[in-house]
Amino acid sequence: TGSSRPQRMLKAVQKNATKGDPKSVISAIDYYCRHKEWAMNVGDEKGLILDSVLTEVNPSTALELGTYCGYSTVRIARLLSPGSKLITIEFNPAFAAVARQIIAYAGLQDKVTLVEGPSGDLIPKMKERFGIKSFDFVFLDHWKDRYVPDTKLLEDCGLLRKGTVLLADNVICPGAPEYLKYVRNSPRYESQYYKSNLEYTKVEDGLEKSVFLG
Ligand SMILES: O=C(NCCO)c1cc(-c2ccc(F)cc2)cc(O)c1O
Ligand SMILES: [Mg+2]
Repeated sequence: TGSSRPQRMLKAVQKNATKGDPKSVISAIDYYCRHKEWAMNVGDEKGLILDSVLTEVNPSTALELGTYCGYSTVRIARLLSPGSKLITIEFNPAFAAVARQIIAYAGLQDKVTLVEGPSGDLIPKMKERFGIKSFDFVFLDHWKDRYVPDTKLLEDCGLLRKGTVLLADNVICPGAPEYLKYVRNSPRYESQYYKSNLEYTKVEDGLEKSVFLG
């Protein structure tokens, strides 16, 4: 049978990017997805917002929910200070297999731990498996109906601390209405909406930044 969209994206990276150069990997994916074949990466427009929030937080430990092909994983890991770590969780093995190769092509494998499996099962194991005390930054970009249960799980597992920043993709498209209600109505979060567009399109989408108040 033929190749998959993630496999074609990986080929585009291997053909057009420079090994060990994260910026060229990001550009190669954005070019491919804008001009050849759309894919659900956070993209270049929302990616600039992700970069700015990340630079502001400068996390020592970061968590990504929803790796897909590793585009945002590379965007985040390239900006981490030496010694800082990113853990990224992906449920889909085919996505994870491509992501590992794209992260390695960017030369960022030493900063990233990709864990395959359901986030709901893996989050409670973070402390014991990876010696995580708490996360400084969490990027939510997985199944939109998992944003609320997994946020509650992170709270209950003591993985958030006063000041932890949550940044959620797709709060408008495909949408995460329950999540917006949850963080905007909770006294335990201070939230802010960053209006943007769905990756590689003119459709509205945005990122919601929520600071955990403890
Ligand atoms: O489902 C998503 N992510 C989790 C998958 O592992 C996702 C979907 C879309 C999207 C898809 C189809 C459409 F028509 C519009 C948006 C966009 C995204 O940024 C996403 O993260
Ligand atoms: Mg997304």
